[in-house]
This record gives sequence, structure tokens and C-alpha cells, in this order.
Amino acid sequence: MSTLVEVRDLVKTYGEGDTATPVLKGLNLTLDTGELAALLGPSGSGKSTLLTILGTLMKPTSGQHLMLDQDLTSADDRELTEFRNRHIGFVFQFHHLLPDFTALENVIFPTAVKAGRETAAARARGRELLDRVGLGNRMEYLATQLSGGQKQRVAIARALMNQPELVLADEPTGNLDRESATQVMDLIGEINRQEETSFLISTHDERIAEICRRQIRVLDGSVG
Ligand SMILES: Nc1ncnc2c1ncn2[C@@H]1O[C@H](COP(=O)(O)OP(=O)(O)OP(=O)(O)O)[C@@H](O)[C@H]1O
Repeated sequence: MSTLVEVRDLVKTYGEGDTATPVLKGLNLTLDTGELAALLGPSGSGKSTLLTILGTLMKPTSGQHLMLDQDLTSADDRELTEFRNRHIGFVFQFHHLLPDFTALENVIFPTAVKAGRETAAARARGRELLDRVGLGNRMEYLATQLSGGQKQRVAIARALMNQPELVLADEPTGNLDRESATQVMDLIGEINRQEETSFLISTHDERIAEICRRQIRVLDGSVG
């Protein structure tokens, strides 16, 4: 397995002076291609902070962040946006689907907007992904006509549009009942096995974490 992501001595402190809040305190972590890893840790331990940095949405205060052998710590905003669009997908606790649009439109719009147009290829990929996540018969449903678990499966399809090497998921099952949560995790596991996409999934749910092959625990600003 090859190394996909590497962070070394990662430090993140919010604020300055009296209000400075150190969150990550020299964290080291390596993720390989094709990993399925759970990110665990008490509330406030810095899981979301780490995911936000790994997603290139925020820079660390100090430390090194490499992905696909590129040094992202020294990249500028334009380079980071391009890198993120090509290589990283996101799934959040709340699906953030556009309510007045169909499942298919929700899957292809973010990519279409970034590309400046909606192509036939994007529509074909969107349809294929919705089939993959078991929503082939719901493509034309509006987001508001879908259940919570179905919406989250649309969000997973959306995250996969650009064939990212890494999908970062921040409590993707946090808002779902047990059965839907298990279905969403089974789906993530299946995609991970079939496509070699690495997943890093923050969760409070040990049952969800056990489904993952690796458990990464954040404690006191570093990985235990
Ligand atoms: N923008 C910010 N400014 C100041 N402090 C912040 C900011 N974002 C997060 N924090 C603080 O950083 C710490 C870590 O927050 P983070 O959201 O990363 O934790 P978490 O492990 O994801 O928590 P949870 O499991 O509750 O979602 C918390 O103490 C939080 O208050």
C-alpha cells in the first residue's frame, strides 16, 4: 500500500494571546491508499479540526501536510482549491443537499458549477453513482422527498463525483437511525473495497468505528 496522506508535527491553535486555544499539539498521522479508518476522540478533541485541515479548508498553525507527495502547507489558495476539487470528497453530518433540486442534480451540480457547465459525461457519472448507492429509482426525486439515509447516500454519491482518492466524512451517520447508519456504513465499506478510495470517518459511535479496519484516536491534541 502506498502513502496517501502524511501529517507531521501538526499544530493548530485557534485565536491568539489570552484567548489562544491549542487544539492539535504536534499530531502525526499517515493514511495509506485504500484505507477505511475511523477517527475517534472525545467531544472537542479536534476531530473536525483535523478533518478540515486534511481537507485543505484550513491551514495548520504549523507542521507539515503532504498528500499524493505534494506539500500542501506551502500551496496557495488557488492551488489548494484545485487540489481539493480533484482529489478530496466530503460527507458531513447534515447532508447539505439543495432542497429544490433532484437527487441527480444534487450529485452533479457541484462538479458542473466548478467546471462551468453540465456535461453529458457528468450526468452519466451521476446516474452511475446513484445506481451504485442504491438510488437508481430515486434520481428524479427532489431532495425533500428522500429519507435521511437516502439523502446521506446522495451526499456520498456527490462526494465521489470526481473520483477522489480521499473522502473525509464528519459524523456521516450522526443524524441517522441505527438501521440507516448501518446501511450507510456498509455502502462506504463497499465503495472502499471496490474503488480503493480511502475514507476517514469521524464518529462517536464505537459500533460504526468497529466496521472500519483501523481506529485512530485523537486524545489531548495528538494521535494515541
Ligand atoms: N473557529 C474556532 N475558533 C476557536 N475555537 C475553535 C474553533 N473551532 C473549534 N474550536 C475549538 O477547538 C476544539 C476542537 O473542536 P473540534 O470541533 O475540532 O472538536 P471535535 O473533536 O470535532 O468535537 P465534536 O466531537 O464535539 O464534534 C474545541 O475546544 C472548540 O471549541
